[in-house]
Amino acid sequence: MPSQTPERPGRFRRTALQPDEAQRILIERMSPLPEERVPLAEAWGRTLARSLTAPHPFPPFRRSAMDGYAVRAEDLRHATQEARVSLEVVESLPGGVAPTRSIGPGQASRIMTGGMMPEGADTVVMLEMTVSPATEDDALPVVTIGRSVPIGVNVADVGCEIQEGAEVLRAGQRIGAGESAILASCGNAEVGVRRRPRVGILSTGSELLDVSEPLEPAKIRNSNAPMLAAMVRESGADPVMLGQVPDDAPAARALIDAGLRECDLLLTSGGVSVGDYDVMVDVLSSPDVELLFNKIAMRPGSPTTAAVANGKTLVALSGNPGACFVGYHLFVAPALRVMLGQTPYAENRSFQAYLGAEFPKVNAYRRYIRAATDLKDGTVWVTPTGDDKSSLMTTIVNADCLIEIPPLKEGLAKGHLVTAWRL
Ligand SMILES: Nc1nc2c(c(=O)[nH]1)N[C@H]1C(S)=C(S)[C@@H](COP(=O)(O)OP(=O)(O)OC[C@H]3O[C@@H](n4cnc5c(N)ncnc54)[C@H](O)[C@@H]3O)O[C@H]1N2
Ligand code: MOO
Ligand SMILES: [Mg+2]
Repeated sequence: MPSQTPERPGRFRRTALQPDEAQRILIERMSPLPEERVPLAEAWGRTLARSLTAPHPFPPFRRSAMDGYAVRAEDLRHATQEARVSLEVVESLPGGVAPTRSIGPGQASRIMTGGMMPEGADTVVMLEMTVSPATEDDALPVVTIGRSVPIGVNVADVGCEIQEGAEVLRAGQRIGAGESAILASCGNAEVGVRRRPRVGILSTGSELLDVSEPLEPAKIRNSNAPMLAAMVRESGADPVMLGQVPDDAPAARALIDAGLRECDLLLTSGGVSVGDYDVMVDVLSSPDVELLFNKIAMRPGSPTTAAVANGKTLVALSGNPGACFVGYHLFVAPALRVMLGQTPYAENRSFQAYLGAEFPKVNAYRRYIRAATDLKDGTVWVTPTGDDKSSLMTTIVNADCLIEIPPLKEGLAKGHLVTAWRL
């Protein structure tokens, strides 16, 4: 057991920071990890290390948007059902075949969707618009058309989607479906991405059993470690499971030192409050540890602590599952975004919504309530997923946002406009 010195500064005497101030202090310590190259097929979910400038226009050639005939609109200007116009078909242009003939007056080329437009043609008439609906294997030397068409229809010009030199993707963008398509079109068989942060997860608590162990009196299974690992993955980082230590400062310190060597960021849970066996308080009061903060004017997660040791950052989250969850989203998620070369907060991360249920508690602290978002009749509602007690984990399950409730002297009625943070 650690030596019990409850009068030690740091256990009781703490200066509470506002959440945004603590976020700022932590974020200032973070910097983007180096770039590495990965095959495009493995780049999903990774973060682009540099912006992508289009090396060529897209589409790179003028192409047809329909199966039909490439024509000169001028030739069809006076065409009607009564005065049909027949054009000589000079060649057939499936996708992938470059034209060899240019289109002169009275001529057309049969062309398929994605086919390269021949010189001289400015418009594509769909197969269905020709008089005798041609079949795919039709190779008529003549096509007859009974209507005029506006110039340029069904033709995609060079660069109409992407101009050469345009910035198409920004550094820090997470690679999803659209990003993958653009990277491929621009010839990136390999992509420069930020190295995935290795995030150590260490649980403290003599009451903790491993998930595989049967229950014993006074013990519970470690649920914070798997919960943190899930959130770390959601953040685009790799969890490194460091196991659990009993409430013993030297044992915790040894595992923390090993974790700091191996990882880019270390997360611990438990032992940060004022209890006799709150081991992280003892570990972090060591003279070689630089404390960034150890109290935040918020609920849950008020004892959330951050420090720098051995040149690496450590966030000591509360042991209470609800507080651990909120502490992760408020402090760890933005820090990991910075390590991935992203802005600390996603655009549109906070939004205004109507409170879906009365919130009767008066509170001296800023609260972050686990809640679920609903769209009803064109308005956005956020409803607490249950009791916001920090010891609860069941209210994490359906939470997709945190409602921020500033310190208030009175509770809030249902329908009150509140700020919420997307998770
Ligand atoms: N006298 C006071 N007591 C407490 C205060 C206070 O200001 N004065 N703060 C309370 C608040 S608020 C919180 S939050 C908790 C913080 O507790 P710790 O971070 O020190 O965490 P522990 O004491 O280790 O554990 C708290 C609770 O969480 C359970 N736990 C811990 N680790 C895990 C885990 N890995 N998986 C699941 N559950 C875990 C643990 O068994 C305890 O029940 O302190 C209040 N006390
Ligand atoms: O501040 Mo403690 O974090 O939940 O309730
Ligand atoms: Mg405690």
